[in-house]
Amino acid sequence: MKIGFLSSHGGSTARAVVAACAAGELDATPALLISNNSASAVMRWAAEINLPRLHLSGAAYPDAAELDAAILKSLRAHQVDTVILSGYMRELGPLTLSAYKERVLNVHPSLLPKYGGRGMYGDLVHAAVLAAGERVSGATVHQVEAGIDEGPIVAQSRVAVLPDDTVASLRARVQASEGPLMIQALGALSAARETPAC
Ligand SMILES: Nc1nc2c(c(=O)[nH]1)N[C@@H](CN(C=O)c1ccc(C(=O)N[C@@H](CCC(=O)O)C(=O)O)cc1)CN2
Ligand SMILES: NCC(=O)N[C@@H]1O[C@H](COP(=O)([O-])[O-])[C@@H](O)[C@H]1O
Repeated sequence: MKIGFLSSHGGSTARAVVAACAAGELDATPALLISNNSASAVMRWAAEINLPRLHLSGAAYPDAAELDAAILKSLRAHQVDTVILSGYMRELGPLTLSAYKERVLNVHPSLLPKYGGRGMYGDLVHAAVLAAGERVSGATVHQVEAGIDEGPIVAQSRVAVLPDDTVASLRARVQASEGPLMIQALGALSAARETPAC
């Protein structure tokens, strides 16, 4: 399994997956990072660990179809067979989605289908969960399809929402579950690929 990451900011899930690969917990090879933010923490981290990285964004590709084609070309050039969205804040296009059908996973910081969709990302999700008085929240790993957060759910983690929670404390509790959840999902995906269909 050769993994390509797309990430816009810190890349917390990408970091957890790379650490699991290094520790032998996951039989996979990190192959490429693509970010739409050249000055992001995730790009600096990739440079520190010598992970091939590319800045691909609307700045260089104002046409969405051209950006989609550039992302696909880069993933293929690095022999990526599995794509992970790790806090990627842009819509992934149809070319890449069809070329990597059922091989693109995203982690979202809520129990989808609740608190998902366009406009629902990062702290906006946690603020909505707190405003609604939810007692339980969590994270969802799902296959990525055209509609934002509409792809089939692969795995979910559940965390308590505490009476004195703030956006920051809830974010920390949910984010701590995201990396392990993605590693678990990748492990299952890898095992499924090795198991010959009867
Ligand atoms: N084709 C798909 N692309 C992406 C999906 C998906 O399910 N299908 N998931 C997102 C990740 N995500 C939720 O998990 C998400 C990301 C971004 C947004 C959003 O509303 N973004 C804003 C812009 C935010 C910014 O610029 O910082 C917007 O598009 O207006 C919602 C959900 C990744 N791609
Ligand atoms: N819809 C996608 C989304 O909201 N992803 C969320 O953004 C955070 C980004 O943090 P990071 O860049 O430090 O990992 C992640 O924790 C993830 O839950």
